[in-house]
Parts: sequence; C-alpha cells; structure tokens
Amino acid sequence: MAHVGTVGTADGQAASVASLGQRAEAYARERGISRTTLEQLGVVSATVFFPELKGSSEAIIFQYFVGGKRTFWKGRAFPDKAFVAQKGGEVAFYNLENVLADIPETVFITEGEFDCAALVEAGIGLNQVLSVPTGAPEKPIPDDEPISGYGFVDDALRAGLSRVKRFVWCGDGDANGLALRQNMARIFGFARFWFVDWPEGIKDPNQMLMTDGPEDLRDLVVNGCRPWPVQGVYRISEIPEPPPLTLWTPGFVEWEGKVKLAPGTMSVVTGHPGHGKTALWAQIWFSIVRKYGVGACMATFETRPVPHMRRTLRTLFWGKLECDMSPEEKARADYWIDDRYRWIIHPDQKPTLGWLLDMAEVAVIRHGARIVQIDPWNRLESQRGPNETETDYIGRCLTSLYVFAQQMNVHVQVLAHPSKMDGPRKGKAPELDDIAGSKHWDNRVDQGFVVHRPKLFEGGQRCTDAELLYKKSRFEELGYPCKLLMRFDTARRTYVSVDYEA
Ligand SMILES: Nc1ncnc2c1ncn2[C@@H]1O[C@H](COP(=O)(O)OP(=O)(O)OP(=O)(O)O)[C@@H](O)[C@H]1O
Repeated sequence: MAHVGTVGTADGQAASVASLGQRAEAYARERGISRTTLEQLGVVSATVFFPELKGSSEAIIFQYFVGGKRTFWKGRAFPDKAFVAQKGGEVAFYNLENVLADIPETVFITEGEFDCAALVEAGIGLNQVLSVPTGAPEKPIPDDEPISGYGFVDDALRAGLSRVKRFVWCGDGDANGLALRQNMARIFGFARFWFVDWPEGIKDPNQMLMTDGPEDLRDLVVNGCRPWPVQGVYRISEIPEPPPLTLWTPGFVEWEGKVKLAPGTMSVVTGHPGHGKTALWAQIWFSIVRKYGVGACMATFETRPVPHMRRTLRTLFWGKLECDMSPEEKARADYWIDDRYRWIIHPDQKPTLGWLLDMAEVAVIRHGARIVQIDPWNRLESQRGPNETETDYIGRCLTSLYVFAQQMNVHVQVLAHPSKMDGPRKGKAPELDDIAGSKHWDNRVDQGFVVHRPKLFEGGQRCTDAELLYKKSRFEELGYPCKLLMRFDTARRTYVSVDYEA
C-alpha cells in the first residue's frame, strides 16, 4: 500500500507527503493514538494549504485506498484545527479496503478517521473499523421519505460489505450524529444494526479513549453495544408481566376446577339446535354475574330478551318458576337484571359485527359489562369482501372479536351452529370444526364447548340428560377438556350436575 506520495490541496496546490513526522506523531499521541496504529492505517503527515486558515499548516493526512491506490485523502491541521479534503476524490468509507479484504462478522463504524484510529488503538481489529467520509446531517431523513445522499454506503454494500453480519454504530452522540445514526440504521437494515451510547459527557470514541482508556473503550463497543430496537421483537425480560387472569367459576360446585372462565379471553359454544346452548350458558353467566358482581352484555338474536330471557333470569334469581312469583318478587328480580344486564337489539334486525362491537363497547364502558355474548353467530349480517372466502371472513371477524376481548378485558362468547351432520354422525355430538363456515372456530378461540343431548325422547317421554363437552382449553388456568354430565330440572327450569350430587 502506497503510504507516501504527494497530495493536492483543496485549492489544487501540491503538498509533499512524508511518512508520519514526529510533530504529527506527538499531536496524535496527545489524542491517545500511537504511531503503530497510525502506520497500520496508512496515516501520514504533510504540509498542506488550508483555505480555512488562509495558509499552509502541518497536517495529519488520512488516505483512502482502493486496490492499493490512493483514491482520496483528508487532512487535519495541527495545532490549529482545520480540515481539507481532496477535490474530486472518490468518496468512500475510510479503511474500507482493509474491511473488504477480510469481511469480518462485526464491523464498527465511526464518524471520523481519528475515531477509527481510537478503536484500533483500543484493540479492535484493523479489518473491523470504518469511518464515514462525510459530516453528519442536521436532521434524519423522515421515515416516509426514501434515503438519498449515501451512495458510498450502497457502493460498499455492493462491493461485499453486505456480507458483514453486524454493524456497530460508534458515531457521535450529538444531535447531528444521532441523525446520521438514524439514516444509517435504515440503510444497513435494523436487524444488523447495533449502536453504542456514550457515557455522560463523552461524545465519540476518541474522547472516550482519552478519558477512560483503551480497555474501557473496547469493553463498551464490544460488550456494551445494543441492538437497534425493533418494535415487534422482544426478549422475554422486555415483555411486561401481564396481570394474572381473573378467573370465574361457573356455578356448579361438582365441576370443581375443571372449567373456569376469564375476561380477556374468547370462547365458542356449539351444539345442535334446541340442545340447550342458550339455556345452559344463560345459567352459567347468571351465576357468574351474581357471584362476581360483573355486568353482562347479551346479543341474543333468536331468544327474545322480553319475555324469554327475562323469564330465565327471573327463574334463576328466585330458584322457582315465574308463575309462582309475586309481582314484588318479579320487580325485585327485574331491578337486579336491569342493573347487571344490557341487551343488544338492532333497530332493523340487521346487526353487523362492526355495529355490534360499537354497541358492546358502550355496554363495557358505560355499564361495566365484562361478558359479551353473541347468540347465534349466523344472525349477524355478513360483511364478506368480494374476493374473501367464508373461512377467511370468519377468521377476520374472530380476530376483531379477540382484539376486542383483550383490549376491553371482557369475555367474548359466540354461540354458533354446526353445519348439518348427515350419515353415521347424524345425532352425534358435533366437534368444534363442524361449526359452519370456517376451521378458525377451533383454532382462534381460547375455549371451545359443545352442548349435547344424547337423546331428546325415550318411550314418548322427554329426556332431560345433557352433556357439556369441554373440547378446548388454551390455558391451563381455564381448566381442561372433559365431559360434564347434566340434567335439566324441568320443575325449576335449571340445570343440575349429575356427575355426582353435591
Ligand atoms: N337438557 C334439556 N332437557 C330438556 N329441555 C331442555 C334441555 N336443555 C334445554 N332445554 C329446553 O330446550 C329449549 C331450547 O333450548 P336452547 O334455546 O337453550 O337451545 P339452543 O341449543 O340454544 O338452540 P338453538 O341452537 O336453536 O338456539 C328450551 O326451551 C330449553 O329450556
């Protein structure tokens, strides 16, 4: 590599270039940088004309090489501070040739040649340091504008720098330096971009070398550098601890801990028509509303709130049939129901999911609802896009419902019909993936239930045996899949557990 020659000054005058003179060496030493480091980097000294100083001065000359030939140089006057650069030279990263010759895993990039030298002085490999050749901008390029003005970076990436796995930005800590860092992070790509935050009062590697010494500088850039933050990818330690799930027990002591429900989650219930989905879940939610003092928001499109749901709730409230209640008892039950329940009714009976979620939000925020039930799913008007399959549409709806459940911290429950089951499966309990329209019913929900009556009649008599099949539980806090045997007590119009009588 040719380290000696002549340099032309910015105004075109030639200056003689020696190897590193003693005064230049002494000046660099004051900055903590040894002759060895400077020689490794091909730094020389010369007397150069500095327009800024209106005269010649001794200078440290940083030479830029390509293929062993100097293509550009920059001079730093000393003892007075001034800079000059070769006119018309090829602008590239400083020390690029040494880096490209080796393509190390990690490259440290500084905002000045002296900072590059400081890193080499601190023990970073000569093949691992680069400096940008140009000054820093005042502001970063806005995120929505394309990056321009950094052709030298693109050239270097194309020449092989793109094979480096990690770039550690060691630029200045001032406002311009941070703007340059922002631009560089975008050019190099966030995934490979790391950075160093300088300690209080330090702005660049050379200053840190002088104040803290080479070991501390090396330790900071090698061990203290941090990955450029990328929103969306976290370490487990960076994720805030969520509060534990609030758990509700569904009101059947015989179920012990097998089934729990929670706000912030979503469930689906299916079962053949008339098998008791609405009735059983009305009882379960009633029990939770009463025990935990929470509100419920019901969109029961096929079961009229008045008189049917009111009758069910009055019955559950008093544990006896409506016909046996006094007007005062009915009024007391209604007062309680009015306090805890809100009913979603569309003026034209054409509810869409978007409309329903708007109403549910009001019920949650104004009235303290923690349970939102949609019964049944197929009564919502479809808002399927022209090129959207039914499966995709349902997947999209379930995502909105899930986000709603989480953001509002409510339990969202959807009651959905299975598609028709003919042949040998006729009359058998459906599975979650039998729910009409989409496989997402099974995989997008936290809990999946089937309400099933094995026989509706026997010997001309109504059979009241029913099963709650707990098919899916995403979290163990919510219990585990199991079969719960029930009987509908027609005298009291309530379900009782028959796993064992408590
Ligand atoms: N195990 C049972 N034994 C006898 N009758 C029952 C049983 N479960 C529910 N019923 C009664 O059957 C009727 C229908 O029940 P429900 O509306 O809850 O069924 P569903 O599964 O929600 O039906 P759909 O899908 O048609 O809405 C109600 O009158 C209810 O009281």
